[in-house]
Amino acid sequence: MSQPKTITEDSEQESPERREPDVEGYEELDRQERRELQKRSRRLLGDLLAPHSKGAVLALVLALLDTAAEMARPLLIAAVIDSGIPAAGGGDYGPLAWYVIGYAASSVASAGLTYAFMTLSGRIGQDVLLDLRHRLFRHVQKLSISFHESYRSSKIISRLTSDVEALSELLEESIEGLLRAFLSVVTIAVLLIWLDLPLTSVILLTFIPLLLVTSAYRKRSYQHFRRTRTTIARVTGHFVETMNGIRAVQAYRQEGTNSRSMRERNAANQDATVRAGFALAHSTAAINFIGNATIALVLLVGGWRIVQGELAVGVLAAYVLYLRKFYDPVDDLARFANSYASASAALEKISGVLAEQPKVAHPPEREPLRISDASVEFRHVEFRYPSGEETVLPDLDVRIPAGQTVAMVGATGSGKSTIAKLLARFYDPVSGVVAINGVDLRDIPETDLRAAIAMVTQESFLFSGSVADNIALGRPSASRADVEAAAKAIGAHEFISKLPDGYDSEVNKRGCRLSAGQRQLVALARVLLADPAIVILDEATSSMDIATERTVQRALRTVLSGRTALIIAHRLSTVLTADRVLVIERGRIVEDGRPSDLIGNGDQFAALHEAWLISTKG
Ligand SMILES: Nc1ncnc2c1ncn2[C@@H]1O[C@H](COP(=O)(O)OP(=O)(O)OP(=O)(O)O)[C@@H](O)[C@H]1O
Repeated sequence: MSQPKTITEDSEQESPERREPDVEGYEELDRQERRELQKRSRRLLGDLLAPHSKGAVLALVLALLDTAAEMARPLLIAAVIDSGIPAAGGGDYGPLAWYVIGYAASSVASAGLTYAFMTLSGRIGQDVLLDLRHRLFRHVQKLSISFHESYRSSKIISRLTSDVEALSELLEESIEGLLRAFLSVVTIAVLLIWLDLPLTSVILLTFIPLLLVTSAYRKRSYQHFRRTRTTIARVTGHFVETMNGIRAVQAYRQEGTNSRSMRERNAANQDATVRAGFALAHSTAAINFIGNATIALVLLVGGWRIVQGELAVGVLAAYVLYLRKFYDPVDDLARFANSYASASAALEKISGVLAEQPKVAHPPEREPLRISDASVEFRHVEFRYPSGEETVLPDLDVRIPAGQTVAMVGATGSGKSTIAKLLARFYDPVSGVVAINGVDLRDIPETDLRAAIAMVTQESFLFSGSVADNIALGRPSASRADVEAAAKAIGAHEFISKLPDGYDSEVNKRGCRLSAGQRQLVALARVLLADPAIVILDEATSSMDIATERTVQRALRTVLSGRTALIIAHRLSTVLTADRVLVIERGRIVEDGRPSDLIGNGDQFAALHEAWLISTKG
């Protein structure tokens, strides 16, 4: 039996899944593709860090000084044991005092340098993240509708939240750890050789198991951490989609199915995280064990050499102290590998989104072109969606004179919304031309095109903010008087005045939820204020009471008067007031004429009209 599909808003609307730009199926990529992906991520990281190169150099210098101060201390301890104490025994307290002062000075320097390094590197990390968040948001907003139709919003949320978070861990903690660990390991290795070469050769033997453990761990952790990223993105994705489609979820009683599916995703994430934790536990335990066993070996060999008179006690003490310091950074390096695995998987995804280019290229801005009295033309337009195989519009050829209101009707999937999307230039045709006043849309700068066309969608989208803000969106420079005048002209003033805070009422606040009809009125007032030459209207299908329906119809007439309008019509009253009706069937215009003429000729529209009449009477 097939698994029931979980209902979410996105899964209802989702278009066929295309190959991801961020490639979640990393394992399926060949080497060349992986290399390309890594190169792209590194380029992005380099790009993000470039403006901070001076700060990074300063941070490096601070870390170097801090390491030097820290490394001096075991040497000072050796000096205290081997020369300070014996000298003090002989009555000369000078050397002991100087060594102790040196130790205290190095501790003070370490405190200051650690503070300076951490604040500076933290600042750089935060600046980089801020820049990345801005870039991502700006970029995603500009991408074509075709991108948004195939890349679910929940995925974008994952990019902006958990992926940026993974990078933040790398920048804030791990790079700092890596730098210190690297400097410590190198300095200690040199110091160990300098202190006592024979003892160091004993230690070199223990490097073999150490290298084996860390390299095995790195390989395993890379896979586990990559999986934690993918699985957490699925958890976020499912959560966002469920919340977006919560009405459908509840209406179809999908809570149980969705919860099960959420549990599975959470379990997959838990599994990946636990496995990553196991791998870390293995390697930490192994590194600690190797470290302690090495110290035991050093004590044995060192003790024997002290007895032989070949080594001083203080040197052995310093040696053991360095050795302890040596294994901590090795462990830090292994931890860095974790963050790096997470962050590079995240970077690959983020850089994938940033590498996406808007599919519709706009010509450069010139002198503002005020488009009024716009005629619209589709000249032999052929269109197929980038993600689809079927030709949706085979050869659309129609001209709409300026000021005409055209209603499109037709079965679901016949291509009405697609025609509207082409006029708004969400997509470009495969062949043929869409033109306004004879000018190809591809030659009209974006600002002019957006100023010329207003689109009212079925759901009449309202943004967070006051009712006045939502109307003023049509013309941000509009005064409160302009906003009220537009609302009055539309017939929305009455209901807005009755809201708790009038025009200042927050649209998304509890107790101020607007009905579908009221939302449409606000959206229409916004269009009136924007004063575009062309209106594209996807008429709402939701039912309204007769009074509201009348007000909306009146508002529509006000908005459409003197403008060119293309309406995806769902209401008989709208169709009947249109100047012209286009009946669309499989992307072709099969009837075209005045509503009254089409009713008379007994074809499809006449039948549709008849059905409408019956349904309204019933
Ligand atoms: N983003 C998309 N990607 C791929 N194919 C799409 C996409 N949007 C629509 N289609 C396909 O294009 C065809 C026309 O769809 P369109 O939405 O234009 O029809 P419509 O007449 O507006 O339908 P409705 O009245 O149901 O809104 C359908 O076969 C649909 O499956």
